[in-house]
Amino acid sequence: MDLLTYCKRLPKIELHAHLTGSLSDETVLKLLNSKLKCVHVNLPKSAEVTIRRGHRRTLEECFQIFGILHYLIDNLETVKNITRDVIQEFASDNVKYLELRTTPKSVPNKMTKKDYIETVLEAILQEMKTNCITVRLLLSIDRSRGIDDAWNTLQLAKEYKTHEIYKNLICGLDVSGNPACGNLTNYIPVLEEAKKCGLKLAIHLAEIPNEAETLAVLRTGLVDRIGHGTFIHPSSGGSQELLYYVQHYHLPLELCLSSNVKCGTVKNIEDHHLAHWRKENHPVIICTDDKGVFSTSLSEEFHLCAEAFNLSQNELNELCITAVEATFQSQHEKQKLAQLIQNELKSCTAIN
Ligand SMILES: CNc1ncnc2c1ncn2[C@@H]1O[C@H](COP(=O)(O)O)[C@@H](O)[C@H]1O
Repeated sequence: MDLLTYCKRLPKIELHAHLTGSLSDETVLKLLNSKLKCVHVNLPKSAEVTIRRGHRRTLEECFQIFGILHYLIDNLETVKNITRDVIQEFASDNVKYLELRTTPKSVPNKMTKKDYIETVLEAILQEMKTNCITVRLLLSIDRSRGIDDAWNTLQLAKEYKTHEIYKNLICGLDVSGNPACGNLTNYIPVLEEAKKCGLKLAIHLAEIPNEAETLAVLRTGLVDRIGHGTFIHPSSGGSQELLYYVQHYHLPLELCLSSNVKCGTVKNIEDHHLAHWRKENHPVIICTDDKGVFSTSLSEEFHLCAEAFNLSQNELNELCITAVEATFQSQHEKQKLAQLIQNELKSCTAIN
């Protein structure tokens, strides 16, 4: 069996996937076509949304693309369809457990943030019935939207965490958005409150160099998982002090190789900070970030990683197993998931 086929067969866990950034070209084309049917639509440079494979763009350009995609997702029917498409695509890529994240959005006269969240949750429930996948949701705080919006997102997360129908689905908060905007230290009170309410925290840290901010957030001890963490390790532009906190709190890193290389925050796959963390024997999880925007899949990310760092099949299996512990689930759920992953890995290795 060739390496890519093996990576496809692996029972995978995806812990860092932004809903809007995960839309496949097919889904974006469907959205464009339905927009074009409407009269008086002033479409943004639509062709730029469907992305040529391998294309690199800066982080700023990525955020422009999210703006265009958000413009296309302006009603509940679309929210439902894109969520269903994305889950189905992860399931066909043999992802067994998926933590999706999304920023609650409203469109005047069309949807409130609550409508948006409920529609995403409904789609998750539906897709879990028909696919062999467990899906959980993190609500995203967008650091470019300001502190009031963050409090509002926390309020919504609290509400849906204890909701009669959806209570097991929302497991935490993500903090993301353009890393050049705002200062995460202003969000610490929101994060403290979130933890008090039992919400887990996955936070984008050091996606671009920012030692003061990263240190201030790490020192709070509130973080459960780090997104990217590109400029944390001393060998990739971070510092000993940052490394100390990440190791001290044993914080798993969600690593997104294509995303970092395509955005130019990491030069080449071979230079990715994954290598430094592996040397430290520190938990890392391979993730896609925005599989649509970066034209990738979780299998392809495993493959890239295996080729660049010369990983054996055993080491790839190990990556799947490590991810279980980093999921935002109860110990009991983690045990069940670990069992499932182990069983699937056995049959995967047997075929080989
Ligand atoms: C490339 N690296 C990244 N760094 C930081 N935030 C990112 C991101 N990729 C995506 N997002 C965040 O996710 C939103 C899109 O999904 P949702 O509309 O929430 O589903 C973006 O607007 C941004 O806030």
